Amino acid sequence: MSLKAIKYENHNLEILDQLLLPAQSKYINIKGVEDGWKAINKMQVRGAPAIAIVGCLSLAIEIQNDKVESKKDLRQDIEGKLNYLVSSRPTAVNMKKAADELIALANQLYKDETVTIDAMKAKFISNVEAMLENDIADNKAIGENGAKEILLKMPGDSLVRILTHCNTGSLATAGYGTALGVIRSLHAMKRLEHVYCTETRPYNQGARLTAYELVHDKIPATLIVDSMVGALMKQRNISAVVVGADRVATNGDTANKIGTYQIAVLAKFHGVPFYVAAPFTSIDKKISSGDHIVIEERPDREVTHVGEHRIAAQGISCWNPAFDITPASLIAGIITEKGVFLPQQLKEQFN
Ligand SMILES: CSC[C@H]1O[C@H](OP(=O)(O)O)[C@H](O)[C@@H]1O
Repeated sequence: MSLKAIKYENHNLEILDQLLLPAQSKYINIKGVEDGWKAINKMQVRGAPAIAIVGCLSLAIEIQNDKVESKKDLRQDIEGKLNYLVSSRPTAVNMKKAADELIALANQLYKDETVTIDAMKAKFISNVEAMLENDIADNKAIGENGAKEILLKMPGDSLVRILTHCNTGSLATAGYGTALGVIRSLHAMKRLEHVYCTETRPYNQGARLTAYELVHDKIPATLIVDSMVGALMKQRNISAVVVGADRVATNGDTANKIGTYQIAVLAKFHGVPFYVAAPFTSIDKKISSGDHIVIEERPDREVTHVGEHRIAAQGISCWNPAFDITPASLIAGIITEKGVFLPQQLKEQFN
């Protein structure tokens, strides 16, 4: 059975509480927008696509049970609550893009006099529910496109060794994953020799989530500490690095989990191709470079503690940016559901 970060059936939404993994696998009920906002902000659910899907589904549930009388009130409710959900975490673009598209849909349905309030509700909810299957389809295509791209550069039927960072699998999406989707596809093609995943301090997405997914799928993998990336590239003949993205600018600059930038610099030094795997829902056509991406800063406690255990001296100050920006110049290709693009080719996809 594949891992599911999100369970949605008959207008009932549950998420796997990722703060408890891998020790405890517990689903919690999301009853509406406030629950959704809190679960995203606390990182009980995380990952750019998963954030957007859970946020929008949390609103769909409310609308399903809404007693609102007029289309005007419904439209207003939709816009206000989507904008509130966008405030849960600032860096990933997916929630913002989904909100903009759904607000445009609500405006269009509101203005169409042939659409009743019940029809408006039903249309809105079905568009949100479609996000689940659309994301899985995107990820399967990303996996296929990315695996083929990496194998293009490999002689004969040789096997590949991949390094990945953070968690970009079924626990960051509706299923299969982006960078981890590429790894799953390479494994399915029997061309994957080994995966190395970084622990990804301080939230430990790699140690707690990616390792969990790789063990679950019986994919040969080794967990490394973030500071081992340079030594790994020097000693282990890494074929490629594949990471996810939270927001890609049209010039290819990419915001991703903190630590991605230094991995890209090391990859350039060691001649290892560095790929970003992301659906078009993670590409922000409104920004021209990474300079315009807001980087979320998270609480000190995520650095000073592991769970309830304090590991840093009381009184030390911390800096805890959750993301960094990898410049397009360090990226060999951006792997999407529509194909693999050089960073400089991305902009023309939006003309
Ligand atoms: C498939 S998006 C995964 C992306 O999201 C992660 O960030 P967070 O765990 O803080 O939501 C990380 O940047 C991953 O690359």
